[in-house]
Amino acid sequence: MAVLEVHGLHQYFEQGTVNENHALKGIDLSLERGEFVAIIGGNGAGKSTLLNSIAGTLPVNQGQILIDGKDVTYQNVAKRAKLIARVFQDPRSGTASLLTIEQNLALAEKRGEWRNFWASGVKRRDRQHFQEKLATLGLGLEKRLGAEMGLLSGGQRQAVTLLMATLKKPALLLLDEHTAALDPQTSATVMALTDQMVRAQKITTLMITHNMASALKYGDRLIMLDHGEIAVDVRGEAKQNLTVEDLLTLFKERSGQEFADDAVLLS
Ligand SMILES: Nc1ncnc2c1ncn2[C@@H]1O[C@H](COP(=O)(O)OP(=O)(O)OP(=O)(O)O)[C@@H](O)[C@H]1O
Repeated sequence: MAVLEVHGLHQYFEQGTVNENHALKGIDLSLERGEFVAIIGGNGAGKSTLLNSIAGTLPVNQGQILIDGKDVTYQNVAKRAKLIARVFQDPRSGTASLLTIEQNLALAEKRGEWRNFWASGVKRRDRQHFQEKLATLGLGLEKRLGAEMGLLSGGQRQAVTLLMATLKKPALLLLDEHTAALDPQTSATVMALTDQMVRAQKITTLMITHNMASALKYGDRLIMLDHGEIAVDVRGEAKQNLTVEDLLTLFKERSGQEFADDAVLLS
């Protein structure tokens, strides 16, 4: 059974006005269990709109979204949080700055059932588990459990955010340009960590990226969005052997135009 199914998804902004924008034009998308999919596309292609629709932060105009076979189209964000974990571009948005690393991890472990956190606090057993998990990041953070999150660098924070997102395995992981705010070297480190975590736990993942190199290097499937439609969808061996030139040729064949977003091409 597919983990994520999107059927005929349309999204309009300012519908019925002169500024009407048909941002998603009947997207059909299905993700198998454990599939790691990179989504790329130029400015305004509809990447964020698609992710926001799946996460539930944007009400659906038309279409249907199913997660693990369950219709979540009209379910609110909080309800979906039991199934979906999301990592944003801004390293500050995934963690609580004034809490320590271990407190943040303890909160993540209770995703979807946070109510008893302050009553139970962080237990010794949890502490050891967190240390083991943090050690897998290779950043030495296992020795800094009591450090305030706000004191960490952007890359360290994003690595902890990823750990938090995957501590309790989500049905679906949404990565929203999660390395875009980091310097190139840190971004590469966090991307490699992402790949390691997603593969180790076989987490079904949808990753938006502006970086063509990352989209080619990571994931088992690559989807290119164009003006609210899926222009390219490659997987398996075809994806593994894909080059930038191949991708641009495919894009031109399918969309009838050259891909002209320099920010994507040069990244
Ligand atoms: N809240 C909104 N109100 C009006 N129009 C919007 C809104 N959000 C997005 N849009 C429009 O919808 C279209 C798709 O935008 P979206 O942000 O999904 O694209 P994107 O592929 O994520 O682009 P980028 O890479 O620039 O973030 C664009 O034309 C955008 O201007």
